[in-house]
Amino acid sequence: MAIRIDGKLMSAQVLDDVATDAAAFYQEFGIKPGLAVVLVGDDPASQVYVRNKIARATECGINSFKHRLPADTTQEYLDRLVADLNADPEVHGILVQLPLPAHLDEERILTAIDPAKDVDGFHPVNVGALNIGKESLIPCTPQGCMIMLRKVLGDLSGKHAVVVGRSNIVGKPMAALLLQANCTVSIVHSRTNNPQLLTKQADILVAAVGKPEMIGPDWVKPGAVVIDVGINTVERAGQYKLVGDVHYAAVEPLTQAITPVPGGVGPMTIACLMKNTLTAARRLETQSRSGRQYAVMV
Ligand SMILES: Nc1nc2c(c(=O)[nH]1)N[C@@H](CN(C=O)c1ccc(C(=O)N[C@@H](CCC(=O)O)C(=O)O)cc1)CN2
Repeated sequence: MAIRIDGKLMSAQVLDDVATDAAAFYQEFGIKPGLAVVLVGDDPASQVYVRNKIARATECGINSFKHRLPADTTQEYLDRLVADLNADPEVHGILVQLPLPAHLDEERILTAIDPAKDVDGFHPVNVGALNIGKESLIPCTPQGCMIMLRKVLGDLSGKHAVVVGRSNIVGKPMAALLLQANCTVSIVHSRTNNPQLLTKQADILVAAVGKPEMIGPDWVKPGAVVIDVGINTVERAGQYKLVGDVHYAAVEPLTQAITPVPGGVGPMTIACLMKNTLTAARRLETQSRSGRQYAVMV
């Protein structure tokens, strides 16, 4: 019988550790870690995610600063807000909830965030650092997937990992992290010929395509560990429900372990955001303290 990888349970463990770290951080530096959350527009799913992020931050002892902006916010206003947050010493992490309304330039905003405060890990400096194995802030969803994989499999060395999807937010950083963990990595995407030929060889299969239940049993090697990143809303018999990119009922019996949707990768994304906020806060405060000591010396 397959192991159901419980994202709620695992995220609770990550959040417990973050709460302990946040208390130690407060003892050491005399301030709480601070997370600024920027939400532009009225997307209902984004509102839920932001509400959950702020609730988890509060539970962990992280200060949150919410900036809720109307859908017609101008690029100039958003640029100025990000510049102000970059300069604010109480803010250690900044996240701009995606997707942004179509008139706003997503790349420009993500690049405007100070890389040291980029708790989503989307800034090109952090993307580059991840790809060359240097210290960086690691995107939350792939980071959560790696925690889950290590819990189930331990050492990932030598495993054949196949990532379905090549987005900047999930597919590409996921592949980079699996490579760093010494997996043999393939990326399958919309232009891949006969994708099942590759996915059927995968010891680890990560589905991140955003297509409801696209991955059926004919895509999966028996005994594989399957991580489903997709969160898709579908209408069934007049009711809305969430499903992943994997057809859970059909694929689960084949697998060694599999994440459900909901209750799999999603909660880990938010837990890793809190973890990144602590990491950013510690780096920034340590740096500022050593800067102050240097100023006293000279
Ligand atoms: N700036 C960012 N924007 C977006 C990110 C991101 O990492 N940074 N990822 C997604 C949305 N997202 C976080 O922001 C996110 C999505 C889903 C969940 C989650 O816990 N889902 C639950 C189900 C929730 C529900 O009932 O609707 C689950 O899977 O169990 C957390 C975070 C896009 N934007």
